[in-house]
Formats: sequence, structure tokens, C-alpha cells
Amino acid sequence: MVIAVGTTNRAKVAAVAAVFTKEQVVPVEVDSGVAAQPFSDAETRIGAIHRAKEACVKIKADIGIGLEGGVVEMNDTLWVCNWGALVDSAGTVITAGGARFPLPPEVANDVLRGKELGEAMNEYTGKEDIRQNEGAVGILTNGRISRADMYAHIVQLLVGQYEFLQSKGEDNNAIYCDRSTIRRS
Ligand SMILES: O=P(O)(O)OP(=O)(O)OP(=O)(O)OC[C@H]1O[C@@H](n2cnc3c(O)ncnc32)[C@H](O)[C@@H]1O
Ligand SMILES: [Mg+2]
Repeated sequence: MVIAVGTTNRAKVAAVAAVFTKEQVVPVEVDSGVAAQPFSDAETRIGAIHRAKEACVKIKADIGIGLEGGVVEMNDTLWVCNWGALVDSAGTVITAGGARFPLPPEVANDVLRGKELGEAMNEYTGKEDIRQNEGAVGILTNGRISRADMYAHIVQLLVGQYEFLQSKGEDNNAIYCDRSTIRRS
């Protein structure tokens, strides 16, 4: 089984390799199809789906994984959000959201003024290449949760949902989102 990951970011690739231990995990450079710094859950999720699809198609893999980080404004605070997508060569698309945590005001203001979060975090800490290593989450949780840990959790959510659908023998495209499955009345 070949698993294509739509990024060359070390933290993201490590997260996928931690879950797909027996498969061949191949980093594939792709475009996210959204802004370098997504500003909503919806945009971040679309970036993850785009990365997963592009990576899967590009190397004709069995499964494509896309992981995307973004920010969301809520209650006068900027929160980091994280989304993942799993696609297979049959067209299945599965998504899941992961951890969210608040940014310190000085970092949030830099991001709101147009700086990418990775760059803002480097300046905030005086460190380099945080995005490929512990991530903002690692810094802001005192090293308890790394960016790889955080994305590995999302990959588990994706694989678990994929297995669940397969065990039910359902049409794998019958996912509970991107369709009008909610009835309010
Ligand atoms: O090579 P890619 O896969 O693009 O990796 P990336 O680090 O740029 O990751 P994203 O595009 O998914 O993240 C969107 C933006 O948010 C930043 N970012 C997200 N999470 C981060 C984290 O935990 N630590 C540092 N920067 C983060 C990242 O640098 C980008 O500016
Ligand atoms: Mg990026």
C-alpha cells in the first residue's frame, strides 16, 4: 500500500508515518489550493482535501492524506485550527478536525496583519523553523504536544472513520458531510 502525503513538512509526514507503520509513506509536494494562511475552518478543511486529492493522483497512490493548519477568529481571540483529509483511489473523501488552541495577542496581531503563523511564531520565540518541528502547539503547550502528535491524532480520526465505513460495507462516498444530510425540522 502506498500512502501519499500532500506535503514535505517534516512534522506532518512524521504524523502520517506514525499511524501508517506498515505502508509506504511518500511525501508529495502539492498546492493546497487555498491561501498560505487559511482564515476559517472551512478554508482550512478545503486545503486538506485539496492536498490529499492532489497527492493521491500525482503518484497514483492507494490513499492520499492532506493536513492543513489555519486560524479561526472567535470571541476576540485567534485560534489555531487543524484539519485532515483522507482520500482513496476509488474517490472516497473523509475529513476530521483536530486540536484548537489560542494564540498569544502579539502573535495573533502579526497574523491578522498578514504574517504567516510559522513566521510569527519564529519571531515570537527567537527560534527557527518551528513549523517543521514542535510547531506552535509544542511551544504553547510547553512541549507536551508536538505538531506531529497533534496531526497523528487527526490521522487516527481519518483512518478510524475509513475503517468504520468499510466495516459497514457502505458506499464509501456516503460521508456525513458536503451533502444535505441535516434536517432542521
Ligand atoms: O509545507 P506545508 O505543508 O504547507 O506546511 P506548513 O507548515 O506551511 O503548514 P500549513 O500550510 O498547513 O499551515 C498554514 C499556516 O499556518 C502555519 N502553522 C500552522 N500550524 C503551525 C504550527 O503548529 N506551528 C507553526 N506554524 C504553523 C504555517 O506556517 C502556515 O503559515
Ligand atoms: Mg503551508
